[in-house]
Amino acid sequence: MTTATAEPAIEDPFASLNPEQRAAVEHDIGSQAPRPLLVVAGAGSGKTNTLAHRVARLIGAGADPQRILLLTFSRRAAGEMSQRASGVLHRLLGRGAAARTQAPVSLPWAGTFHSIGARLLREFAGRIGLDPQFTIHDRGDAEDLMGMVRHEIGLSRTEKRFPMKGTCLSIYSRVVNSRDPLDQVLQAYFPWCAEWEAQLKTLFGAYVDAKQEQNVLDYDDLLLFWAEMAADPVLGAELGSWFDHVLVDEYQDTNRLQAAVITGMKPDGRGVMVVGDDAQSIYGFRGATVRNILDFAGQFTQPAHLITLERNYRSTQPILDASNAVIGAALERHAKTLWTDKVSAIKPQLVLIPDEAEQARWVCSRILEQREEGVPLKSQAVLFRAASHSAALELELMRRNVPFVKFGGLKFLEASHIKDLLALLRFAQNPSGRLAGFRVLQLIPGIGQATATRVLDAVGESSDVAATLAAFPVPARCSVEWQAFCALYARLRTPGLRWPQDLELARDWYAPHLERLHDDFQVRALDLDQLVALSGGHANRESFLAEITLDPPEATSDRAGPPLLDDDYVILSTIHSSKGQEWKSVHVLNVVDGCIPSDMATGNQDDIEEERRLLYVAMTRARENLHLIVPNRFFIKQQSTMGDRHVYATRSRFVTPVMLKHFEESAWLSADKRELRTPMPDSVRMLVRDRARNAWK
Ligand SMILES: Nc1ncnc2c1ncn2[C@@H]1O[C@H](COP(=O)(O)OP(=O)(O)OP(=O)(O)O)[C@@H](O)[C@H]1O
Repeated sequence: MTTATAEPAIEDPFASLNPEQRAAVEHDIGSQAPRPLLVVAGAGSGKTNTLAHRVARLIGAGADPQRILLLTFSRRAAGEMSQRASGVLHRLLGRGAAARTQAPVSLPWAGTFHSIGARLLREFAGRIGLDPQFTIHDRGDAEDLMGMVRHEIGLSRTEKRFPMKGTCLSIYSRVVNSRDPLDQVLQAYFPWCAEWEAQLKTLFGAYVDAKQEQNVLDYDDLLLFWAEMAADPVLGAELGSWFDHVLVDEYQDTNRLQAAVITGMKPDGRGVMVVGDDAQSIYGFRGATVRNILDFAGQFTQPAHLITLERNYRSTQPILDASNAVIGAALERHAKTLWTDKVSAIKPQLVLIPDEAEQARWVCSRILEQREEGVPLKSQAVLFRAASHSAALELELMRRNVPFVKFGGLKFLEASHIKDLLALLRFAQNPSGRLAGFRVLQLIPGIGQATATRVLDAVGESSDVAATLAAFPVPARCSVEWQAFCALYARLRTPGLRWPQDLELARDWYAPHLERLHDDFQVRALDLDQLVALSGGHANRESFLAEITLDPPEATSDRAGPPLLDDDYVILSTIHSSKGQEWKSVHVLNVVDGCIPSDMATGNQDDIEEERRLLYVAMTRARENLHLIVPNRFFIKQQSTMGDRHVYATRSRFVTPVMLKHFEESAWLSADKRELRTPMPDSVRMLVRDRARNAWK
């Protein structure tokens, strides 16, 4: 490394790291065969920061960025990691002041497991019998295809109701990702479906056939095929030889298949580093297993080195005390106790409030008060267990004109107009994809399921799809629309079309349909604009379709659009989507039994433990102020015959009486009038508890 004389003095970007972080960053630097490394660390202990420094250190020591595989949980995390590593690297190279203006280091192999898997599969497609033009089904598409197959093989007409398509896909996915046999998965997680084991096997076989015929892969296939390649002695070794370093963030949320990908590519663990926190493992419901962390040390042909980070840099000591108490009651975990030197006299608040409407008003008022005290809206977040829990608060924020952005709610790709447009592009990309074709064809007025099926059958047998479509005898009443569609389709299939022209053509064709189908077409048109804006970042249609399916934008514009015009807005987020982030002030809604733990998740002990970790994740997002809100009356949406109703709620079981000393409790009868705040005498507390219990008798 050389420094020109005119450049500022080299600053040591690693000076701020603590000894354990530094040990992780320096681990086997300069060695030809770096041993596998596991960094286990508590919330806010700088895992992600350490990983970014490690990447910079490796590159600074001569590693080729093209040969670094960096696997993160989301695309956003991959981008942030590249940014952070660049900053460190520029400082390392003595360009401290200019670091912010320097282009980030390009890490071409930084991304999610799924997106990297998709890229590798396209590279290797020819050798593993895949057509490289494959399209990727998101969860919704996969569910629909499962539904179609379920219907085709007669399972939708069974006398006793066969599991719904969504359940079938969940079972299938769990089997694939956990690598456990079907009967075990059924017994453990779907006991009410166990009687259908034989039929499910048939269904899953037919589903796999359908995917193959239509040249589509679902999310699980991206991992499954990658793991299969990695397990092959020849392909696995070849894949492994592409990368000198394999770094994985958030390892606690990986599943067995993902672990198999790593061990297949790097059986001796050379150059492998993973970071994670077993206490933050919150994706068990998707088949992630905390065993990956617990078993990491013995997974390779040489033992892994372990470094533990316990110093927390994020939260004040009272917030940590409360969080440690909550996670301390967990049944099984890596023993570690977080500490910090951030003293504070402010304990986390436990706020009792009459109902959800008051909760919304109260939170909104506190957010505004804090803003008056100088805390920008962006430094404040409201977290909740399920996306629907923020409905009352969203209304209140709108009423008071407080801008917000919501993460983890209705996903962009779930909106029907986005699905329509993407289906059109997918059908142009891969005419064998029946699901996309089925959706698009029915956009044309006069074409229903029967005609669409016949068209797709004809397409399936044709070598010139555009010509087949043009010649297809559709009912006379739709011939004008049909011709317009065929002309569009032919253009979309024309070689040499310059992306994103395809998307613009598709949008123009779709515009009148959007207007015909939706009253709020103007709002929805904004989403389509957003889609066009996103398209610019991609080289071609294929990469756009793959990426958008794998890592969709978080929110639709009717929610996220207007607030984004403001430069300050509150963050509303599900706890799952808050992973890896931090805010100065955090409000957690509905800290009551039935929400945390969710009443959907009280089936078995593992589920309950995962809910406990969720609360821990939520609490450890806060830097200075943490509020857990406990509404006394809570509205639940029932699937049962009782219908939706209000219930009396009790404080979440994860905040036990012995933990109350870590909180400051307060009760509010009304959100707005400060004088109505009461310090809550014990007698009242007893009353409230009794009432809550009686409601369940
Ligand atoms: N050595 C350090 N000195 C000062 N601040 C640090 C240090 N290491 C990390 N931090 C800060 O601590 C905070 C948490 O870091 P980071 O996000 O990397 O933690 P994490 O372990 O990935 O957290 P979590 O798992 O809870 O999401 C960040 O604000 C980061 O800048």
